[in-house]
Amino acid sequence: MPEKRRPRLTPAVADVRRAVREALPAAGDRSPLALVALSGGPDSLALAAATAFEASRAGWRAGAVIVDHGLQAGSETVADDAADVARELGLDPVSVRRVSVDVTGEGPEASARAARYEALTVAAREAGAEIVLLGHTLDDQAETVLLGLARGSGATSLQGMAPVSIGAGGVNLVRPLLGIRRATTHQACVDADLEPWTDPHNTDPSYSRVRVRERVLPVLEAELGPGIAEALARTAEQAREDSAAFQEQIDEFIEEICEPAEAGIAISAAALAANPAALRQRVIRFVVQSEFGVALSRSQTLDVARLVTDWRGQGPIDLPGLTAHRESGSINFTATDA
Ligand SMILES: Nc1ncnc2c1ncn2[C@@H]1O[C@H](COP(=O)(O)OP(=O)(O)OP(=O)(O)O)[C@@H](O)[C@H]1O
Repeated sequence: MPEKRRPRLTPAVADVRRAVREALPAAGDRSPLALVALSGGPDSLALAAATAFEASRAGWRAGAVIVDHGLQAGSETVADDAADVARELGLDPVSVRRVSVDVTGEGPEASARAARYEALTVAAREAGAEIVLLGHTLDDQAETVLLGLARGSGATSLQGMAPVSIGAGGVNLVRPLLGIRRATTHQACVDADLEPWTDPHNTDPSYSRVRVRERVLPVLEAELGPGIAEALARTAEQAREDSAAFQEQIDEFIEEICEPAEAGIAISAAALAANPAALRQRVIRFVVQSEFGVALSRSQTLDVARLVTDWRGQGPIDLPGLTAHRESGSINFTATDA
């Protein structure tokens, strides 16, 4: 039986523990299972230590899952070492998932991420875990917002990462550390005598995220004053709140203006025309996403919106897996294989 570690209660350790405590919903008398997604790096290691401490107090059982992407020399040892530390922290069950990453057109980073989330949600389902805890910090959030801004990808990417999202199979992906600076997780590891693994990718300037972290954010801080990372993270939170309120209105509006049509759905063109462009576009995107599982690009959305705002008798618009066409006062979306 491995000996359990007992860290000193320093301010950094207390901050990380508080964040975990606030993120764990009341368990009642069910004793549900939470799994920490552990890379062995400082953020998820601090998270693992805090979760090991807080889970039982909140009535949760806590385990860990480590994904070995097999992409770097020695990744097997890194994963096994992280699993050993997780067991020493008292986490149980602890499993290592070895995955093979098929690099797709989106590049190695995105392919590794997709394989990782797949492995994490499968591990959670197999273990009967309700939630997977991820170690993204406030700094990760600030970088995500800046990267989204630079891509020009609009309000959705300004929201950054959600504190809670639903992964495949209904597993809750929870990010308790979005309000915690990376310096705090690093300090919490030092205070707890934990030696995190240093991912060489985290300093490789060929990654745009690393350049934002090491070159862009420091310049912004120097020129605009400290607190930039916090401001960016606050922007994300604000955008998320605004979007949730807007979405409630959209849901009600969609109930009123949509009706089932053959092999698809129809939206009243007059109702869309009577509303502002932003609402119109969001309804179109949302209906197509929820009905057909297709995420329309901005230009595809604008093409469809022109069936409302610039109607000149044009023909159907081909979209991935569906078509949009105007027919007797409605915009009809029809599955192409129907
Ligand atoms: N190989 C992995 N196995 C399990 N979970 C992982 C793995 N890699 C990343 N994660 C999870 O995703 C989170 C974000 O990972 P990412 O690599 O983007 O950030 P990071 O800031 O380097 O985190 P860390 O310091 O924990 O490595 C991690 O904190 C962890 O919870």
